Amino acid sequence: MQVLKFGGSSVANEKNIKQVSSIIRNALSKDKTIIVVSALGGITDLLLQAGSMASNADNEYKQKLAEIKERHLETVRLLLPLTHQSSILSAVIQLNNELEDICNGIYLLGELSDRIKDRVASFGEILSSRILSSYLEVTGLDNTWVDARQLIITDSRYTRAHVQQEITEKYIRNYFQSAIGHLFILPGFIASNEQGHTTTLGRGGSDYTAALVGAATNATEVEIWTDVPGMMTADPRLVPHARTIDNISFQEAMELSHFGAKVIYPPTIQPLLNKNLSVWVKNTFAPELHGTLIHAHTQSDGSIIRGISSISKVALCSLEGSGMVGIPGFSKRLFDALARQSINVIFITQASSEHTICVGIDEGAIRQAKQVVDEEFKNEIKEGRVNPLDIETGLAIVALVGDHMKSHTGISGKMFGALGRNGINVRAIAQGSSERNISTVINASDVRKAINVLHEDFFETTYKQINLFIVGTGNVGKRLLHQLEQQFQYLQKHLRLQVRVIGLANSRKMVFDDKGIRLSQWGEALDNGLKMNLHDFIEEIQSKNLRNSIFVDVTANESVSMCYDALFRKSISVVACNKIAASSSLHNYQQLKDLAREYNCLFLFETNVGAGLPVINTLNDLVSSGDTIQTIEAVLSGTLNFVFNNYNGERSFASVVRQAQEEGYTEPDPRLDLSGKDVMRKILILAREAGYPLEMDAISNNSFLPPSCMNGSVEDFYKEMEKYESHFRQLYEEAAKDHKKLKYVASFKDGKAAVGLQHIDAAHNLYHLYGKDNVVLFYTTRYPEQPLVVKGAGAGADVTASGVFADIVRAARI
Ligand SMILES: NC(=O)C1=CN([C@@H]2O[C@H](COP(=O)(O)OP(=O)(O)OC[C@H]3O[C@@H](n4cnc5c(N)ncnc54)[C@H](OP(=O)(O)O)[C@@H]3O)[C@@H](O)[C@H]2O)C=CC1
Ligand SMILES: N[C@@H](CC=O)C(=O)O
Repeated sequence: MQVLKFGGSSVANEKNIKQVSSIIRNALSKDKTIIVVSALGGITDLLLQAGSMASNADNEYKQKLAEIKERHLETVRLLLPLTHQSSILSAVIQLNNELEDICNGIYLLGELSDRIKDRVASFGEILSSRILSSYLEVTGLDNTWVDARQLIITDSRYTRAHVQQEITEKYIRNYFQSAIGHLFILPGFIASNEQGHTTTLGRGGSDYTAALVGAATNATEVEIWTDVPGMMTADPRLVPHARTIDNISFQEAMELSHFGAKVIYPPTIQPLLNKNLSVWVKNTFAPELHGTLIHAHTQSDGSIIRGISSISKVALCSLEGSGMVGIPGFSKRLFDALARQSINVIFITQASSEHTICVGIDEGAIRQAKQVVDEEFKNEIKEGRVNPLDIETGLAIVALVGDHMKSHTGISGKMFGALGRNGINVRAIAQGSSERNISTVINASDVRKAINVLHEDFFETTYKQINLFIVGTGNVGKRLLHQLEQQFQYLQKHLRLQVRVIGLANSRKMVFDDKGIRLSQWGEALDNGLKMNLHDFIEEIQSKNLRNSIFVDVTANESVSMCYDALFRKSISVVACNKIAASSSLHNYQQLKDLAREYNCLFLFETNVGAGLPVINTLNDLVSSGDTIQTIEAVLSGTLNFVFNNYNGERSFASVVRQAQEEGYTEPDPRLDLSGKDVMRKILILAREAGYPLEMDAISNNSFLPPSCMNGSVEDFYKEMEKYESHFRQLYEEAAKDHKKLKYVASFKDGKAAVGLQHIDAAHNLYHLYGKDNVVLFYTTRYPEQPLVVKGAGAGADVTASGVFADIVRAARI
């Protein structure tokens, strides 16, 4: 014997019923079969609405009844050939007439008791099962329609009746032992009490019917056919990559069902568990898929966590006070008070200090909870020994579920680490001693992010999704976007990172795309975007609240750099080639670093010094391994090195500078390079990273640029430099006559930094430095005489973009 149950969506219309019939035909070829069927999708709600309208003297109930009748008549007309419709049509009409009589009675009395509610609701399953039975009959599958009310006996708790197990089991067993035939059709959900009145088993009760029948007949197979592929690792509406769970234990299934994954009605499990029977959850619309097998014993498939689930609209109620410590009975009184109002407690936690008891309840019950608890403890509240009940709303519970958690250390650490890295504040925690479930209460607005982050950490062997927000599409930004596009597959395949650009902006426009901006067409997307507003851009990043978000600053703009702190406070890492923040006041620099640390994210700015060269990382490695930076000697300006390597008086100094700008080495405002300001920023950043609390105004700058060149616009600057050609030529010739080169050198020694133009002879470490290269010599406790040297291209859009790229990957892998 096998039992197959079909849910409301599986029999919602004629097309679906045909699909169901083909599954039944296939099952029948294997064994005797009992089919349990729910009402046509949506009908139970319509029935209850009609009943409630009638009781409120709302004439619209007739409309609802007409709708119910028409749905069933239409289904019959579409399913069956005209020649075979008459008997089932008259049965449907008769049942609808009966329903109408009951509703008319409700209307007249103006009253709808739970008993009558059950009677009204029962029509859904009766109608659907009768239609299915007729259709199967007509298509050659002889079957017997069985009234479940004759077999399933309950108490009289209408709308959620409790099954009398022994007698029910006996009735079912006896009936099917003696029944002739191979195929039986039963309405799910409905039962009767000892007086023969119709009762129902609660919403989702058709699963329960199937379990009762399966257990009583010792069925070889119980199958729940539904509209999802099985139990999923997470709600697929929240986690697009959620996957079907192949195997799950009853206990795990119960935990997941309780916490939101309503694929199977929790009471279903008990009868099956008692008989050690398994149940399949299968998809009616894709029967070839494996589905989920729920069985009595845990079977390890290597995964420790079986699923992640959530409950929304949770309120946290805290009862707190010194008067509670060490006094027995407080929790009992709290729970009794809530129970008196039938308030379901879904979460409990109490710290060992016994100072607070915290319970999670449905948000809809907060008013009653407040009233009843404050009343219960009114004396203690009056005496100041207990505070009035504190209630917080806007919360949700997210839970990890898995039988195997108990034999593994580090699961909660991993869970809280993942939540913390993404700025998700955990308000309360509960873990039962069975260690099958770790539940956290978090803000409702963080649920999507939390479930995705946890899913990624615990299930996705495929990849981690990284969400980038990039500001700046100039020289460096363009190259970065190109590199990201080029490396997309590589990152996914080799680093398991799916890096998407969700937000992009320049000074004029901004655009967002939650699915990721198509990088081959980012220019077009940006052109069609909104007018750029930095405040809105940052707010949008925050409100999107996406996991693994990284902000990338590829501008040279101060306002952009001033947004970092707001992003850190949301645990969003910042990658910047913009040097303004790291070279701003020491206070701001330190505060940003502290914030990033506090909020578990990263502030990365490797490209601030030496573009794509590993200068800051090398320095950090030295420092963190216990070395001390004693002296730094460096050429840190790609632009100035390029200019002095290429200027020999044959063409004007200004034209060489212009070439540096055209080749993408200069700052957007090249005066920052020529004045030495850019080099000052860089040596300042190195000194700070080495642990010295330096300020910009403590750095001496021996600038060679005539002060008037700094006035006006960038074009004025070029014109002004032409006027000083003889000055630049003289600088060159003075060095050249002694066979020396001009190098703009930055140094840091004894806690002091200086930058300026120097004559460098051939024996000097800095002499052989060509093109736009940079070099940094670190003299440290471990490298006292022969410095640790980092050397290579120190400017250029491509190398800088690759340095930014490397920082993005670093931030993505935390
Ligand atoms: N070039 C190099 O070798 C290196 C550069 N860097 C740093 O890289 C950064 C970028 O340099 P580069 O690409 O050459 O500069 P660009 O001037 O070419 O590009 C700057 C980008 O920033 C945008 N922008 C400016 N202000 C704002 C704002 N308020 N809001 C939004 N976007 C803004 C600009 O927008 P729009 O397009 O609308 O003008 C532009 O897209 C600089 O900080 C530089 O110091 C670091 C190391 C090496
Ligand atoms: N303008 C800078 C670029 C890198 O920071 C330079 O010339 O070095």
